[in-house]
Amino acid sequence: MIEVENLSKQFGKKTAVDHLSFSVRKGEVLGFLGPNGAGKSTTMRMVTGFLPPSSGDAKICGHSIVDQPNEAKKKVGYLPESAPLYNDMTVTGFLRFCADVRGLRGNTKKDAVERAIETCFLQSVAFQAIDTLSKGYRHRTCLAQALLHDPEVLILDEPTDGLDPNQKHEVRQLIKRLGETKAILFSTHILEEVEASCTRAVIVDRGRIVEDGTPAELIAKGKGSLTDLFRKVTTLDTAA
Ligand SMILES: Nc1ncnc2c1ncn2[C@@H]1O[C@H](COP(=O)(O)OP(=O)(O)OP(=O)(O)O)[C@@H](O)[C@H]1O
Repeated sequence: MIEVENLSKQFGKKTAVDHLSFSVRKGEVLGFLGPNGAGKSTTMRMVTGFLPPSSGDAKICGHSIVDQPNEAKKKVGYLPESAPLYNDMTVTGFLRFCADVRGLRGNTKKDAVERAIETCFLQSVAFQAIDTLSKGYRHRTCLAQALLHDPEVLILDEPTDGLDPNQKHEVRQLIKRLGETKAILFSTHILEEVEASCTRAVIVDRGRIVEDGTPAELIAKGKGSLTDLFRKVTTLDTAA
Protein backbone atom coordinates (compact mmCIF):
# COMPACT_ATOMS: atom_id res chain seq x y z
CA MET A 1 0.00 0.00 0.00
CA ILE A 2 2.98 2.31 0.60
CA GLU A 3 5.93 1.75 -1.72
CA VAL A 4 8.88 4.07 -1.29
CA GLU A 5 11.32 3.75 -4.17
CA ASN A 6 14.76 5.29 -4.06
CA LEU A 7 13.45 8.47 -2.46
CA SER A 8 15.99 11.26 -1.96
CA LYS A 9 15.85 14.87 -0.78
CA GLN A 10 18.63 17.36 -1.08
CA PHE A 11 18.50 20.75 0.73
CA GLY A 12 21.37 22.61 -0.91
CA LYS A 13 24.44 20.54 -0.09
CA LYS A 14 22.65 18.65 2.68
CA THR A 15 21.32 15.19 1.84
CA ALA A 16 18.36 14.78 4.19
CA VAL A 17 17.03 11.55 2.61
CA ASP A 18 19.39 9.30 0.70
CA HIS A 19 17.87 6.75 -1.73
CA LEU A 20 15.40 5.36 0.76
CA SER A 21 13.33 2.31 -0.24
CA PHE A 22 10.80 0.40 1.85
CA SER A 23 7.19 -0.74 1.70
CA VAL A 24 4.28 -1.06 4.10
CA ARG A 25 1.52 -3.58 3.41
CA LYS A 26 -2.10 -3.59 4.56
CA GLY A 27 -2.21 -4.83 8.14
CA GLU A 28 1.31 -3.56 8.87
CA VAL A 29 2.30 -0.85 11.33
CA LEU A 30 5.81 0.29 10.49
CA GLY A 31 7.69 2.21 13.17
CA PHE A 32 10.04 4.81 11.72
CA LEU A 33 12.90 5.37 14.13
CA GLY A 34 16.01 7.48 14.02
CA PRO A 35 17.88 10.24 15.83
CA ASN A 36 17.04 13.95 15.44
CA GLY A 37 17.71 15.06 11.90
CA ALA A 38 17.81 11.51 10.46
CA GLY A 39 15.27 12.44 7.75
CA LYS A 40 12.04 10.97 9.14
CA SER A 41 9.80 14.04 8.79
CA THR A 42 11.29 14.89 5.39
CA THR A 43 10.48 11.36 4.18
CA MET A 44 6.92 11.58 5.50
CA ARG A 45 6.40 14.99 3.91
CA MET A 46 7.51 13.58 0.56
CA VAL A 47 5.40 10.42 0.86
CA THR A 48 2.30 12.54 1.60
CA GLY A 49 2.98 14.91 -1.30
CA PHE A 50 3.79 18.01 0.76
CA LEU A 51 7.39 18.17 -0.39
CA PRO A 52 8.62 17.24 -3.88
CA PRO A 53 11.40 14.63 -3.86
CA SER A 54 14.76 15.48 -5.44
CA SER A 55 14.60 12.00 -6.98
CA GLY A 56 12.72 8.74 -6.56
CA ASP A 57 9.02 8.21 -5.96
CA ALA A 58 6.47 6.93 -3.47
CA LYS A 59 3.33 5.05 -4.44
CA ILE A 60 0.19 5.10 -2.32
CA CYS A 61 -2.16 2.24 -3.22
CA GLY A 62 -0.43 2.12 -6.61
CA HIS A 63 -0.67 5.89 -7.31
CA SER A 64 2.58 7.80 -7.72
CA ILE A 65 2.79 10.83 -5.43
CA VAL A 66 4.83 12.55 -8.16
CA ASP A 67 2.69 11.76 -11.22
CA GLN A 68 -0.78 11.20 -9.68
CA PRO A 69 -0.71 13.37 -6.51
CA ASN A 70 -4.50 13.86 -6.26
CA GLU A 71 -5.31 10.15 -6.48
CA ALA A 72 -2.52 9.31 -4.03
CA LYS A 73 -3.52 12.02 -1.50
CA LYS A 74 -7.14 10.78 -1.39
CA LYS A 75 -5.86 7.51 0.06
CA VAL A 76 -3.74 9.06 2.82
CA GLY A 77 -4.43 10.47 6.26
CA TYR A 78 -1.51 12.57 7.50
CA LEU A 79 -0.70 13.82 10.98
CA PRO A 80 2.20 16.26 10.51
CA GLU A 81 4.73 17.01 13.24
CA SER A 82 3.30 20.46 13.99
CA ALA A 83 -0.24 20.07 12.82
CA PRO A 84 -2.15 23.25 12.00
CA LEU A 85 -5.46 23.92 13.75
CA TYR A 86 -7.98 26.77 13.56
CA ASN A 87 -8.07 27.96 17.15
CA ASP A 88 -11.38 29.83 16.98
CA MET A 89 -13.29 26.79 15.76
CA THR A 90 -14.80 24.13 17.99
CA VAL A 91 -13.53 20.57 17.58
CA THR A 92 -16.70 19.59 15.71
CA GLY A 93 -16.60 22.78 13.58
CA PHE A 94 -12.98 22.11 12.61
CA LEU A 95 -13.68 18.48 11.71
CA ARG A 96 -16.75 19.49 9.66
CA PHE A 97 -14.57 22.00 7.83
CA CYS A 98 -11.89 19.36 7.14
CA ALA A 99 -14.59 16.94 5.97
CA ASP A 100 -15.84 19.62 3.54
CA VAL A 101 -12.32 20.04 2.17
CA ARG A 102 -12.14 16.25 1.73
CA GLY A 103 -15.33 16.45 -0.34
CA LEU A 104 -17.58 14.67 2.17
CA ARG A 105 -21.21 15.84 2.17
CA GLY A 106 -24.56 15.20 3.90
CA ASN A 107 -24.89 12.10 6.05
CA THR A 108 -21.48 10.78 4.94
CA LYS A 109 -19.90 13.93 6.39
CA LYS A 110 -21.99 13.77 9.59
CA ASP A 111 -21.11 10.09 10.13
CA ALA A 112 -17.42 10.69 9.37
CA VAL A 113 -17.17 13.52 11.93
CA GLU A 114 -19.00 11.47 14.58
CA ARG A 115 -16.80 8.44 13.92
CA ALA A 116 -13.56 10.46 14.13
CA ILE A 117 -14.70 12.10 17.41
CA GLU A 118 -15.53 8.71 18.87
CA THR A 119 -12.34 7.00 17.62
CA CYS A 120 -10.12 9.72 19.10
CA PHE A 121 -12.07 9.99 22.39
CA LEU A 122 -13.06 13.62 21.81
CA GLN A 123 -16.71 13.41 22.91
CA SER A 124 -16.21 15.48 26.08
CA VAL A 125 -14.68 18.42 24.15
CA ALA A 126 -16.64 18.12 20.90
CA PHE A 127 -18.17 21.60 21.21
CA GLN A 128 -15.24 23.32 22.93
CA ALA A 129 -13.13 25.95 21.13
CA ILE A 130 -9.76 24.53 20.05
CA ASP A 131 -7.76 27.31 21.77
CA THR A 132 -9.18 26.20 25.14
CA LEU A 133 -8.04 22.58 24.76
CA SER A 134 -5.08 20.97 26.51
CA LYS A 135 -2.15 19.83 24.35
CA GLY A 136 -3.30 16.19 24.37
CA TYR A 137 -6.79 17.03 23.15
CA ARG A 138 -5.43 19.38 20.47
CA HIS A 139 -3.19 16.57 19.29
CA ARG A 140 -6.08 14.11 19.18
CA THR A 141 -8.12 16.66 17.19
CA CYS A 142 -5.30 16.65 14.60
CA LEU A 143 -5.34 12.88 14.58
CA ALA A 144 -9.13 12.91 14.09
CA GLN A 145 -8.80 15.05 10.93
CA ALA A 146 -6.35 12.48 9.53
CA LEU A 147 -8.95 9.72 9.99
CA LEU A 148 -12.02 11.57 8.63
CA HIS A 149 -12.07 10.03 5.15
CA ASP A 150 -11.24 6.55 6.52
CA PRO A 151 -8.01 6.40 4.50
CA GLU A 152 -6.32 3.13 3.61
CA VAL A 153 -2.92 4.60 4.51
CA LEU A 154 -1.96 6.58 7.61
CA ILE A 155 1.25 8.56 7.98
CA LEU A 156 1.71 9.80 11.53
CA ASP A 157 4.65 11.98 12.54
CA GLU A 158 5.28 11.45 16.27
CA PRO A 159 1.60 10.76 17.07
CA THR A 160 2.18 10.37 20.82
CA ASP A 161 4.42 13.41 21.27
CA GLY A 162 3.30 15.59 24.19
CA LEU A 163 0.65 13.19 25.46
CA ASP A 164 0.42 12.04 29.07
CA PRO A 165 1.02 8.33 29.81
CA ASN A 166 -2.70 7.46 29.71
CA GLN A 167 -3.21 9.23 26.41
CA LYS A 168 -0.04 7.65 24.99
CA HIS A 169 -1.43 4.25 25.88
CA GLU A 170 -4.79 5.05 24.24
CA VAL A 171 -3.17 6.32 21.03
CA ARG A 172 -0.85 3.27 20.82
CA GLN A 173 -3.85 0.97 21.21
CA LEU A 174 -5.68 2.99 18.57
CA ILE A 175 -2.75 2.72 16.12
CA LYS A 176 -2.57 -1.01 16.71
CA ARG A 177 -6.32 -1.40 16.10
CA LEU A 178 -6.32 0.81 12.98
CA GLY A 179 -3.28 -1.09 11.70
CA GLU A 180 -5.30 -4.28 11.39
CA THR A 181 -7.09 -2.90 8.32
CA LYS A 182 -4.75 -0.13 7.09
CA ALA A 183 -1.08 0.44 6.29
CA ILE A 184 0.47 2.72 8.90
CA LEU A 185 3.84 4.47 8.94
CA PHE A 186 4.60 6.33 12.14
CA SER A 187 7.68 7.99 13.52
CA THR A 188 8.62 8.00 17.16
CA HIS A 189 11.52 8.58 19.52
CA ILE A 190 9.99 6.29 22.12
CA LEU A 191 11.49 2.88 21.55
CA GLU A 192 8.97 1.03 23.74
CA GLU A 193 6.31 2.11 21.20
CA VAL A 194 7.86 -0.31 18.74
CA GLU A 195 6.91 -3.24 20.93
CA ALA A 196 3.57 -1.71 21.90
CA SER A 197 2.24 -0.94 18.42
CA CYS A 198 4.48 -1.98 15.52
CA THR A 199 4.54 -5.11 13.44
CA ARG A 200 7.86 -3.96 11.94
CA ALA A 201 10.34 -1.12 12.39
CA VAL A 202 13.10 0.54 10.41
CA ILE A 203 15.88 2.62 11.90
CA VAL A 204 17.14 5.48 9.72
CA ASP A 205 20.36 7.36 10.14
CA ARG A 206 21.56 10.24 7.96
CA GLY A 207 18.77 9.56 5.47
CA ARG A 208 19.51 5.82 5.07
CA ILE A 209 17.94 2.68 6.49
CA VAL A 210 20.39 0.99 8.84
CA GLU A 211 18.06 -1.64 10.36
CA ASP A 212 14.78 -3.26 9.31
CA GLY A 213 12.94 -6.03 11.15
CA THR A 214 10.15 -7.10 13.47
CA PRO A 215 10.37 -5.80 17.06
CA ALA A 216 11.50 -9.26 18.21
CA GLU A 217 14.25 -9.42 15.54
CA LEU A 218 15.54 -5.95 16.40
CA ILE A 219 15.52 -6.61 20.14
CA ALA A 220 17.40 -9.87 19.56
CA LYS A 221 19.95 -7.99 17.44
CA GLY A 222 20.42 -5.55 20.33
CA LYS A 223 21.00 -8.54 22.64
CA GLY A 224 17.76 -7.85 24.46
CA SER A 225 17.74 -4.07 24.19
CA LEU A 226 16.37 -1.98 21.35
CA THR A 227 18.04 1.06 22.91
CA ASP A 228 21.44 -0.63 22.65
CA LEU A 229 20.83 -1.50 18.99
CA PHE A 230 19.63 2.06 18.28
CA ARG A 231 22.75 3.53 19.90
CA LYS A 232 25.00 1.14 18.01
CA VAL A 233 23.62 1.82 14.52
CA THR A 234 22.88 5.56 14.69
CA THR A 235 25.07 8.62 14.79
CA LEU A 236 25.08 10.75 17.92
CA ASP A 237 24.42 14.06 16.18
CA THR A 238 23.04 14.14 12.66
CA ALA A 239 21.00 17.35 12.82
CA ALA A 240 22.26 20.37 10.90
N1 LIG B 1 13.27 22.90 4.63
C1 LIG B 1 14.52 22.53 4.97
N2 LIG B 1 15.59 23.22 4.55
C2 LIG B 1 16.86 22.84 4.85
N3 LIG B 1 17.14 21.76 5.59
C3 LIG B 1 16.12 21.02 6.04
C4 LIG B 1 14.75 21.37 5.76
N4 LIG B 1 13.95 20.44 6.34
C5 LIG B 1 14.77 19.57 6.96
N5 LIG B 1 16.07 19.91 6.79
C6 LIG B 1 17.25 19.18 7.27
O1 LIG B 1 17.12 17.84 6.84
C7 LIG B 1 17.59 16.96 7.85
C8 LIG B 1 16.48 15.96 8.19
O2 LIG B 1 15.46 16.65 8.91
P1 LIG B 1 14.12 15.93 9.39
O3 LIG B 1 13.26 16.98 10.01
O4 LIG B 1 13.55 15.15 8.27
O5 LIG B 1 14.68 14.93 10.49
P2 LIG B 1 13.86 14.05 11.56
O6 LIG B 1 14.44 12.70 11.49
O7 LIG B 1 12.41 14.19 11.33
O8 LIG B 1 14.29 14.76 12.91
P3 LIG B 1 13.48 14.91 14.31
O9 LIG B 1 13.53 13.56 14.94
O10 LIG B 1 14.31 15.91 15.05
O11 LIG B 1 12.08 15.38 14.00
C9 LIG B 1 18.03 17.82 9.02
O12 LIG B 1 19.43 18.00 8.94
C10 LIG B 1 17.31 19.13 8.80
O13 LIG B 1 18.03 20.20 9.32
